[in-house]
Amino acid sequence: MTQDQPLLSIRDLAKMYGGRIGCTDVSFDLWPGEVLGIVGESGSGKSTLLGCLSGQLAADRGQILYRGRDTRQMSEPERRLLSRTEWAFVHQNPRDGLRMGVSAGGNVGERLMAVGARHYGDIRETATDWLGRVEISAERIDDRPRQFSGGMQQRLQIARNLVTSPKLVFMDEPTGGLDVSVQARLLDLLRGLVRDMGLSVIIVTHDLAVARLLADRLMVMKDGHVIEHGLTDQVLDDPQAAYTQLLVSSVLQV
Ligand SMILES: Nc1ncnc2c1ncn2[C@@H]1O[C@H](COP(=O)(O)OP(=O)(O)OP(=O)(O)O)[C@@H](O)[C@H]1O
Repeated sequence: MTQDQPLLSIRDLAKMYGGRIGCTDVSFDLWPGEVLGIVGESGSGKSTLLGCLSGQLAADRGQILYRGRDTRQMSEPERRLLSRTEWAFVHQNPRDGLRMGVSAGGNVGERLMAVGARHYGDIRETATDWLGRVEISAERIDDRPRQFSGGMQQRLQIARNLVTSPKLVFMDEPTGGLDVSVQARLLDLLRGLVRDMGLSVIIVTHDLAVARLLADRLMVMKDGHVIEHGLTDQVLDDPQAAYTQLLVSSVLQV
C-alpha cells in the first residue's frame, strides 16, 4: 500500500437504535500513521461510531473502506481475521480486553499464536520483551492480570494488542477510570508506542487533555453528528462550532 492512499475511508456511515440516532452522516479519511480523536459529551455517539468502525456493531448505512475494501461487505471470518491481525482494540476496562484467568505472558503470547507463531521459546521471549516495553517486570510474566493494579492491567492490555504490530488500533477511553498520575504515565507510554510503531489510531475520549496529547486530528460529535473536524490544535485553540467552544471552555480551563 502506498502512503498516498488513506488507510480507512468512511462514507455516509449511519447507525440507528430504533428511532434514535446512534451516529449519522459520518465521513472521513484516516491516513497511515495518523491519530484521530473522537470527542464529545456523553451520548454524542462516540462509542456507537467506534463500534461500527471496528465491526463490533452493524452499521445501517454507508461504507467502511479499509485499504480500499468495504469491511461491511466482508464475510464474518474475514472480519474476524482482520480483527486478530491488522486491527486491534483497546477497551476502557482492561477486563474486556484481557483473559483474566491466563498469565500475563499467556495474554501476550496468545495473540502471537493467533497470527501463526508456534515456537514456545520465541513466543515467551517476545512476550517478555513486550512486558518490558509496557513497564511490567519480567518477574511478573506468570502472574494473572487480576494480581495487577488497574494501570498495570491496562498496560498489559496494550502489550497484548500491539505485540502483533497491527496497522490500525481502536481505543475506547484507554485512560478512563484510572488515577490522574497513573493516567499521565499511561499517556506517555501510549504516545511513545504510537510514535515508534507509526500506528494509525482512532481514539474515543471525552477528555480533551488526552485528545490534545495523542491526536493529530479531532472530530467533535454531538447528537450523533460530526459537528467539527480539523487539526487538534486548530479545533482546541480556535473552535468554530458554538458547541465546541463550550466544550473547550468548560474543560480546558484547568
Ligand atoms: N444499545 C443501545 N440502545 C439504544 N440506544 C442506544 C444504545 N447505545 C447507545 N444508544 C443511544 O445512542 C446515542 C449515542 O450513544 P453513544 O453511547 O454512542 O454515545 P457516547 O458519546 O459514546 O457516550 P458515552 O461517552 O456515555 O459512552 C445516545 O442517544 C444513546 O442513548
